[in-house]
Amino acid sequence: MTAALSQIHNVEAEQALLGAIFMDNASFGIAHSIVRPEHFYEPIHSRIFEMCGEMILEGRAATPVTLKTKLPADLDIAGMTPSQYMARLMAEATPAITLPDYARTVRDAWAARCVEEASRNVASEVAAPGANVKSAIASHLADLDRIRAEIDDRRVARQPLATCLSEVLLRVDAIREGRMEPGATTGLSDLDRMMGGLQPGRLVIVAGRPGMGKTIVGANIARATAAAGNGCLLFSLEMPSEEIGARILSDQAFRHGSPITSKAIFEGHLDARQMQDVEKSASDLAGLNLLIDTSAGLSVGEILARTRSAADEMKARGARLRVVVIDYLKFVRASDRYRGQRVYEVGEITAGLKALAKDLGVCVVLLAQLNRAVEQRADKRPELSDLRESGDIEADADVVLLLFREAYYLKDKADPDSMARLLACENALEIIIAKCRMGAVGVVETFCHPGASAVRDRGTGGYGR
Ligand SMILES: Nc1ncnc2c1ncn2[C@@H]1O[C@H](COP(=O)(O)OP(=O)(O)OP(=O)(O)O)[C@@H](O)[C@H]1O
Repeated sequence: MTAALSQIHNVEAEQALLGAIFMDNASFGIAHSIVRPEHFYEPIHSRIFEMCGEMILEGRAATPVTLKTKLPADLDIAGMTPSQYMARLMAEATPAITLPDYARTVRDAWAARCVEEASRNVASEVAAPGANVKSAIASHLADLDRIRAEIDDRRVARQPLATCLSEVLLRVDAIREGRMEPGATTGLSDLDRMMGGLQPGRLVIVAGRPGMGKTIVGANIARATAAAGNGCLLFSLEMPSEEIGARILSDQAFRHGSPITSKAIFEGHLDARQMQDVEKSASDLAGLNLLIDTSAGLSVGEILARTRSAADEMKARGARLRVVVIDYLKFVRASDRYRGQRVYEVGEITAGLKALAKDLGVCVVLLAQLNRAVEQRADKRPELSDLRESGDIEADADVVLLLFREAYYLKDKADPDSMARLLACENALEIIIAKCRMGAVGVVETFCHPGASAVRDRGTGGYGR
């Protein structure tokens, strides 16, 4: 991105930043974590910053004296030789304590120039005859998002072990004193205990065969975590809002012995008592910080932009976005980079969502479909290797949950043994924790009523009721 015509710049901040680096070469690392050579408006400043980096990396001092031989002696910089110009920068330098501010000023001016250029480009693109306005907007949003990502301060990745450990202890204190939650709840206490809840920065995959209950589990997590006070954003990329809304309502209204199906709600087949229950559930849900986005075919960049805006919207209301549920992987649009090469496309999507989780400090719950391999085995319980399309899903995920309902394979069988078995297990849903970076692998047995879209701890339901 270049911005040759732009007048947005702050040459004084560029000079002050370089002067501060000359004064104290040790501060270069801080400057470098914020600003890059191409962020400078003046080409000579960009070159001086680059040379400082090269010298310091070689373990040599970067000063006007050591750098002057690297620039043509007859170069004219505002009427001065390179040597005179750099000496002036150093003489007028201010304390290193203000260096991060100068660095951010330089970088933000660069970002403003980029925004200006991108906006100019999109304006002329949409004005052209036959323009594809929708695609121009999408690519403009992606451009803006890339610029925004650049101006997020890159975290210092290298630190002494002692600093790292003191951060761990601060976290322990905060959790013990109730100032920090260890992870947002999934609504299922056994699952929370085993995987430590929905931790910020994590990518959690919920995978299963078609119709196994991925949407049921995803919508349950969204409702339950929001009910516990966590901000949640649910991307329903496949299902329209009336349908996902009906599922969340039937889940909220669920009572053992008198479930109301999401189908009955969707089709309006409710008696007076059910209508009362549904209205009460709707009013209970109304105050939750749960946003539902039903746009189709979103890219990772668009999901990122919408998640940021949802986080800002919640922040303005005094809430914090903690969980993002995406239903489901197949409907996330990949870039054109690997067009048609699904393995790479999936890798790009899962890596992008993992980065989103880390950057925004949220837990991303991504629903995904399992391939048919599981159907060929005698034991139909899924395994990690059944994850469709790519090993990258497994590699990028912090947690992989695989869904298994035995009833799924029994419902079409007519022999007495299968029918008896179906009766015994019709509400059993196994959540197999197949991978868990910071917790235990194993199986969590839950109660599931697919018609009412409800999942509960097994202890609060019991099978077959
Ligand atoms: N009224 C109902 N009574 C009984 N079962 C129902 C009812 N409504 C839905 N179901 C069952 O619930 C399951 C739907 O679950 P869900 O939509 O969560 O599956 P999924 O894994 O997300 O599927 P897909 O991959 O096809 O989107 C299906 O097996 C369906 O048969």
